[in-house]
Amino acid sequence: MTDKIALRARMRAARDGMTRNAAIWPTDAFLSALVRQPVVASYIPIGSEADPGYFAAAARDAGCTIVLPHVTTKAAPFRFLAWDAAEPLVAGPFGLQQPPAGAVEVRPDIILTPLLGFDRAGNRLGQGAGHYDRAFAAHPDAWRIGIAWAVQQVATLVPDPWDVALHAIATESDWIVP
Ligand SMILES: Nc1nc2c(c(=O)[nH]1)N(C=O)[C@@H](CNc1ccc(C(=O)N[C@@H](CCC(=O)O)C(=O)O)cc1)CN2
Ligand SMILES: Nc1ncnc2c1ncn2[C@@H]1O[C@H](COP(=O)(O)OP(=O)(O)OP(=O)(O)O)[C@@H](O)[C@H]1O
Repeated sequence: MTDKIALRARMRAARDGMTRNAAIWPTDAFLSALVRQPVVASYIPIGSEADPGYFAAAARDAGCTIVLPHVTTKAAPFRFLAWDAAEPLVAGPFGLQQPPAGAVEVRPDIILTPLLGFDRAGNRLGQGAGHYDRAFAAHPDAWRIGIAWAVQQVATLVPDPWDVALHAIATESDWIVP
């Protein structure tokens, strides 16, 4: 646990040091999946988080429904609510931008996931609230794609019993399929 806390601090510092202008582009594997019109869960980055915006834009162009996490508190699981481009997002906790609480809840087929850290086996370090762990447990059949800067890669993360591994990780320089 202490290890995870220390690693989170180290990974936040690594991420905050990302001053280089870099973009993360959707891969052919992702673009090919869009022809089936999946519901795609994205997120609005906070601070120096890697931006999944080009993935979300490609999904929207392909006619997919985009959903975003709607968080109420650190303790409660979040809901994926439809992101209606015509409706403004509203401010949530932790500086998040999210759909209004009354937006429609939709099950995602693909979950673009923000990461603090990852390894090449698909293990993931998140904010520590268990928010995505619980989302993955609730949507076990979804395609779990982590989005991160390459500097957030670590050699090995030891998974906890509740951790669900990622299917793929996209960085500015790599598409990792464990
Ligand atoms: N952009 C984004 N959206 C997201 C997440 C995320 O990590 N990033 N989440 C992921 O679960 C969920 C929100 N849950 C969160 C839980 C805890 C903290 C948190 O403790 N933030 C710290 C530090 C933020 C940082 O610099 O990384 C804080 O507020 O002090 C943030 C989000 C759903 N939406
Ligand atoms: N499926 C679940 N149901 C309920 N609680 C869970 C579940 N998965 C994880 N948790 C709880 O969430 C807490 C945080 O877990 P962990 O430290 O692994 O967070 P993380 O994976 O780094 O972050 P996150 O999932 O928020 O991105 C743990 O206390 C754990 O008990």
